[in-house]
Amino acid sequence: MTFPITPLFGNDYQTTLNTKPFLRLAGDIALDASAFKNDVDVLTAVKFLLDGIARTVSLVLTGDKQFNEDQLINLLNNGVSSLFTNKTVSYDSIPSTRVLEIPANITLTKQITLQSFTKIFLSQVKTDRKDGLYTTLVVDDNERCLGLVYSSIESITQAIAKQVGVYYSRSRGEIWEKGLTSGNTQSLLAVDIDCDADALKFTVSQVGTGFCHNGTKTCFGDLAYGLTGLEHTLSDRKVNAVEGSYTQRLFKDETLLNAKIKEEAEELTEATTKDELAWEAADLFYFAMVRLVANGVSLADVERNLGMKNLKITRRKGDAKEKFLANDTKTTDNTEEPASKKAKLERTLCSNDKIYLDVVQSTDLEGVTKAVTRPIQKTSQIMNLVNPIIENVRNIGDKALIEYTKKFDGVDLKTPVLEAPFPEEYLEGLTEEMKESLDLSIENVRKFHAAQLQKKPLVVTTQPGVVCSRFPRAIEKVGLYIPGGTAVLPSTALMLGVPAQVAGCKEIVFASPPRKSDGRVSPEVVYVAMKCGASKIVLAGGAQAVAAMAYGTESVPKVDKILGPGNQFVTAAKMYIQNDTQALCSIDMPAGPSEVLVIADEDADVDFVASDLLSQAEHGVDSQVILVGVSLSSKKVQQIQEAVHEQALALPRVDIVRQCIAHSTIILCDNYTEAFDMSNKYAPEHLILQINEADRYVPLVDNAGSIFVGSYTPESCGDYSSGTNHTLPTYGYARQYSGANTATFQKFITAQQVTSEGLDNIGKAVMCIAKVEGLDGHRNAVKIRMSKLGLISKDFV
Ligand SMILES: NC(=O)c1ccc[n+]([C@@H]2O[C@H](COP(=O)([O-])OP(=O)(O)OC[C@H]3O[C@@H](n4cnc5c(N)ncnc54)[C@H](O)[C@@H]3O)[C@@H](O)[C@H]2O)c1
Ligand SMILES: N[C@H](CO)Cc1c[nH]c[nH+]1
Ligand SMILES: [Zn+2]
Repeated sequence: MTFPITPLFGNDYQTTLNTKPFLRLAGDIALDASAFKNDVDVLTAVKFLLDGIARTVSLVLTGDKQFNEDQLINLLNNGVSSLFTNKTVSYDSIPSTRVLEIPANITLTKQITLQSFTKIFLSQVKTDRKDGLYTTLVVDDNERCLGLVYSSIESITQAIAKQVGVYYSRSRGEIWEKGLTSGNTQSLLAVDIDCDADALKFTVSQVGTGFCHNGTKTCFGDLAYGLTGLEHTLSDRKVNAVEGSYTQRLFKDETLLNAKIKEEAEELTEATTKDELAWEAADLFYFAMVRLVANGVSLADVERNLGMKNLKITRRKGDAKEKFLANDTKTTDNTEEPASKKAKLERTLCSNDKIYLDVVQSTDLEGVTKAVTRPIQKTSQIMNLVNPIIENVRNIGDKALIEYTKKFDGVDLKTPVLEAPFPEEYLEGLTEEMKESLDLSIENVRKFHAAQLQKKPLVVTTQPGVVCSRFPRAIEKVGLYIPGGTAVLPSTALMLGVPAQVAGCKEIVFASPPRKSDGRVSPEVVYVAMKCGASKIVLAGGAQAVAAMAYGTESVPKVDKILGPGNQFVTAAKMYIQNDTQALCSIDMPAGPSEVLVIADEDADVDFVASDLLSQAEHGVDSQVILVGVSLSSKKVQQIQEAVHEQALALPRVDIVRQCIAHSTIILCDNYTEAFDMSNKYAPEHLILQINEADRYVPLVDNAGSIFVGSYTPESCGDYSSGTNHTLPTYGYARQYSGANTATFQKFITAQQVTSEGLDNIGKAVMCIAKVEGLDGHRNAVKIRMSKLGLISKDFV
């Protein structure tokens, strides 16, 4: 606050404001204590002025009437920023920083006029610009930067006089009143001078579409970000909310809104990791903001209130109310599972709006490029999270594994490994029907993967006397990751365990995050582990499970290859360890969030198409589903959209689906060739063909993890029971990777046998190439033999 330009108000402050409204511009106002009857009247004035008129109110204690220290403390606790005195005073309990002495050269006066105020104000500023203008930053009432302009003495004088945004246009060389032609006017709330008095800040309330001449809210684009962005969106939704949308429901249903605020507050108290805390706080802010907007309270009001609280010099003890303390004891009780936090993590912030896919024409290249871009993973950020986890597991083994399982999965384990033979009690709850279903799936997967085994070595005679062969050997020890975050996936256990067994791996280790309720993995996963001959189940998930299997710990054996899909932490850890030569461990492929591309024509059944899109959309918020339509009528597209919406609403994981569909698209093509070109470029994990004579089109597929041919082949069959493997490359890696298969669990060794005849056939070629490479040792190994055999002379060069 700059004291000399602080207008002094008496108890006639309301009249003064009405007759001299310019005083609001000061932002800082001083009250003359001697003009008030008592401290209660001062308090009334402070509250009035702080309600949108002044940013700070100070109290001048120069007259006869003084207040005692307790009264002053009360005033300082309730919005008075400073006490001004004309002599040095000190108080026992008031910090000296809040008591300021009025400089001797300052004469306080109530007779301030617009002209004198502006004059005093302008006498403060200076400029070193050649054109004599003042650089002026324009901000809104949340202090969000709207843009940069220039002011002249005259424009500032006019702005203060009219209380609107008036600036100086350098391009037109004239004074410019913001919004006179566009209608995007500004009311001026405050003018500040910066620390070295050569730049101004205009705080304004912006009317209309925004500040920038390009139609955006600011000269740096729209205010779509953060709390201010949210406030703008919600204020807009309050007026224009889509009928039946979630936001509209919240505005209308106060009971629902209040319940959500309490729910989010509780979840924030349960969050532990940085990501969870940010997520839950964002949820809470969202619902709190809906309540504010619904009641006409702005962020600026909240910030003013925060400012007031910051001025308090005596604080309340801050104890919590009894009922909340009692609640807290209940929710931290480990026996009670907090509201499914993982599922919550994936819940959309705001809507119950229509679930529908964007539609683009294949000719809209920009639209198509956007449509086929997978939701981005911030690799560097994830690596930053994952690296210390890997290092800790590597350095302190089981102890770190146990700690991370407690931290991320909420389970306190004594030992991180369950050893075979697995106790029967771990199968508790497994129904006969489930066993039969798993048995059927295991048998089909076994049949298909056993058929892939190479029965005899591959033997080829490349030249007479030169026999080359190749034969497989199982990778000795494999670590199979079974995801268990948002869904328990026994199907993944069998998709990995069965081929490992078929290939003949000597040690099969499973890893899966334990469930919170009893610290075990599901009986279905234990059953599959038994059927596949797994030796151990590591009760851990995420990067820590991958690190334990890659480097080994006291109880987890080090494996040679880690396979299996997982979330971004699992995938990042797999990428890390495969690049660490000290781990000496390979991985199968980057198998990330599930995705599907469906090609459908006008004859496709809309319900089938919608169900296939949704079956992958429900996997995770980072999944992606694409429909490529071949000559689809707009009626058909509409029917598909309706079916997606209807079916999605009936799914328990609708919140996940909603977020996945938000980055999923329908691409409309004119013919089949174009559709298959599109699909080959995308290289989907799953490709579903719901077109006439679908099997005839399979030869057109160059890139895909797995293909589902014809309208009665839902992808779910391949996910569980038909026999093909569901661990497949995502993110477009189908261009260069195959899905898991028997060979994924093997490596291939080649052998050769060369006779004297063979040496005669290829020896000279070997020597010739070795010579050009400058590798005489290589050349010599052939030369010695050939000359002993008399195939070349001793002095052969
Ligand atoms: N491509 C395929 O073949 C295929 C097959 C099946 C599943 N999937 C995909 O696998 C994924 C499974 O993911 P999921 O999350 O359900 O299970 P998950 O088992 O992969 O991950 C859960 C683990 O992540 C770790 N974790 C969670 N939050 C963390 C944090 N903030 N910091 C560090 N670690 C953290 C925890 O250790 C937890 O145990 C899905 O994206 C699904 O689509 C892909
Ligand atoms: N579709 C997943 C592979 O992307 C596998 C899966 C497991 N359970 C259900 N689906
Ligand atoms: Zn699936």
